[in-house]
Amino acid sequence: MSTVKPDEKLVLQLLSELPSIIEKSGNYSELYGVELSNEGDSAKYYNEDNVKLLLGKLCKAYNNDHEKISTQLVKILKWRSSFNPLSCGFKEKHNEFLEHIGIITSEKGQVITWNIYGELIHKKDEILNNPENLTKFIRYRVGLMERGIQLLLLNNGVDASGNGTANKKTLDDLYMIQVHDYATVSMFNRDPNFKKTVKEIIEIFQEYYPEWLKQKFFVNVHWSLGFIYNIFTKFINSEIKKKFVVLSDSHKLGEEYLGEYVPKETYGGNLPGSLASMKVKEIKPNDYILHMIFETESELD
Ligand code: HEM
Repeated sequence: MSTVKPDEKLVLQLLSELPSIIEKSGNYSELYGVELSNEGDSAKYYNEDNVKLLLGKLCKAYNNDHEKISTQLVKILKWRSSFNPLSCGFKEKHNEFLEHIGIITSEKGQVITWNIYGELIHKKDEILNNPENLTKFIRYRVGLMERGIQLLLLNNGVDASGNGTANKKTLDDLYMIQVHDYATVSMFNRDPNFKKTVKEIIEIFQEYYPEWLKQKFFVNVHWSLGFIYNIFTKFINSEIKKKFVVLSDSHKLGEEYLGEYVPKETYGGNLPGSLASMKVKEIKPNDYILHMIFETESELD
């Protein structure tokens, strides 16, 4: 989590430059389920406080570097326009098994996305060694990220439809935690397609989701698999790497780090019940997202 404070003047400057940034992106004005433009068809969903909040996040992410922020924002919008991540999160149906290993919890307002990747080993041939399913896997993973972000925004009073209780939101609350559970992984899948897939997801998160991650835990990592950590972190910048914690014993997650947010069972926290029982069952998309995925034409339809 960056300690950089967003420069308020820069936020206002970026706000006034948004029309030209949106134009450069090919006229795409949706960012994380928030409308950036107060003109055109979707203007009724525009809420300046929410837009300023996201611009502040970008200022933190890129050290208040004006040039970098505008270039990245154009890149992010272009990517969102072609990839359609809102559809991944709220429209597409994903493989049921993947839905079962991707869990979102939200205790005391702290959103955690859990990826029980150890279980994927049991679906090796179907998911990890099948190029067609790997593309679907990326869309599933991006969908989980989008749902986590929406829950985080809603938890903090950011209703992108413009009806939100703006007083609750603060930038420091808009961070998620991610957990990868690698229980039962004793040998890494060496399929080159799968490695490419992981690399692609890592790049997507690094490029298009800056400053959403508070910490990332890798638990149940057998000592013999430490080399994989080195392989995957080669592509990752040092600021993000500082947020990573590797634990061989999953109970340490609750005992030493996240006690108030995680279950006692398996993860050593203070909460009763299992992880599955804590799962947030449904994350409702806001009206603007519904409008974007069902009423506007997307490249995927
Ligand atoms: C069954 C074996 C494994 C599977 C299926 C798997 C899956 C994945 C996937 C899909 C990602 C993309 C990022 C994300 O989803 O959040 C990822 C990232 C990563 N994995 Fe694994 N992984 C495995 C084993 C391991 C092991 C044993 C380690 C050792 C600690 C490891 C460390 C990492 C790291 C450091 C990243 C980068 C995280 C990021 O950029 O957010 N993985 N893994």
